Amino acid sequence: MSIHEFAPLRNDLLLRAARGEKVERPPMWVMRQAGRYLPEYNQAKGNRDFFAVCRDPESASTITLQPVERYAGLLDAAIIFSDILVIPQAMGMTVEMLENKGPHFPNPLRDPNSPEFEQVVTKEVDVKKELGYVFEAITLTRKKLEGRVPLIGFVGAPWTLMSYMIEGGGSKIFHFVKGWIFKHPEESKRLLQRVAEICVDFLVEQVVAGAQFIQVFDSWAGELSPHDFAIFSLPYLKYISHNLPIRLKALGIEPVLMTVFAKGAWYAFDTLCESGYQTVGLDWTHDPAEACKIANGRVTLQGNMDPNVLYGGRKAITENVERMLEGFKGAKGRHIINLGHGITPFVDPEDLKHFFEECHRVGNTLYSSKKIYVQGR
Ligand SMILES: Cc1c2[nH]c(c1CCC(=O)O)Cc1[nH]c(c(CCC(=O)O)c1C)Cc1[nH]c(c(CCC(=O)O)c1C)Cc1[nH]c(c(C)c1CCC(=O)O)C2
Repeated sequence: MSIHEFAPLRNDLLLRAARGEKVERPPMWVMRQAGRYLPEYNQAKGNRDFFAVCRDPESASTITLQPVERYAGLLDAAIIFSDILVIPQAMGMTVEMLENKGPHFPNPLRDPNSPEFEQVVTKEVDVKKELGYVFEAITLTRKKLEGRVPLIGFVGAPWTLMSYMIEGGGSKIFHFVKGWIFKHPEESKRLLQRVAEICVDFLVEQVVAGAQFIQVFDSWAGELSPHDFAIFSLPYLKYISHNLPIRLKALGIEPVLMTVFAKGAWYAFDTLCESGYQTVGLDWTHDPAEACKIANGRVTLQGNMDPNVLYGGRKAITENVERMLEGFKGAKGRHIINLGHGITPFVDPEDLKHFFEECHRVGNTLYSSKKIYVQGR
């Protein structure tokens, strides 16, 4: 519920599956579904800077809707077109998106005793002022969606954002951020806590603006050992899941359904089932049947086909869809179909369509047969 008047939701499969209610077939969406594999995305973006497009609510809403329109009747959710790195920007850091190279911070945080660090960690961040364009894009997208499917909002998890802020971009060895957590654990925690607070502020306003479901992306969780994940990631994921509903309640808004996607942190899966999120996202290194056993009905599972199967042709896609959905039977209807990570730029949009169609075909068959016991209310 938000303060805006929007058309009633006509497809609530995603929300029902996340709540563990009865569904006719598993809902689906894919991470990065609005992106470079779509020719219409490249056209809408043109040669503009990536973040300039994010800051333009009209363009961001158009791009968000592109996959919903192309795959009408197949996709069960939209995810707002934006980026996890808008939080470091709101904290005063410069972030550029280099063509075909990814994000780049010209002045990453390297020294916890520097005035630059102090400035970032103590800056008062008014999310309405700094990130108002995201909220405008969400409200505009909800209007344009006219209730076709729910709209997902998101943030980057504190650990993943801290990694970017310190590394200054993508990394293979995580030299600097690992240096921080082992040399400067207290300063690291101070930064993580500050980022977590801003994540909550940001998510509150996304829900007020009209986001109906939230995902927290901890894309670099798998870089941590189980021991370090428990110290430098989990407490901040829990801070978000604990505080967001409290803050929404204070505003008279119902709690929002939340997913945590901690890529690579399969070792923490059991713990994540108890971390206050209704849905846990799985990457493709999880065996679905095994994950169902561990989750044991505590949460809804989201995932998890290897996105690169989409490069393997139609036959491989069909086989993998069948195997994935067969594997998730043990979720008893508490499953949202997704890829195990974001879709990549060279995927043929028609192959993704085949993936969706096969998910419908297999999902409908499995859920209508007696093979799946769907939890109902
Ligand atoms: C780590 C991360 C980022 N951004 C995001 C994550 C978490 C998900 C994940 O682990 O993949 C999240 C994200 N980024 C984007 C979205 C939009 C919504 C959607 O999923 O469709 C979402 C949810 C758009 C984007 N974010 C980016 C693009 C491509 C940039 C372009 O168009 O030039 C898009 C469509 C750029 C981006 N943004 C980021 C990277 C590493 C890159 C470069 C890698 C790449 O090029 O794919 C940071």
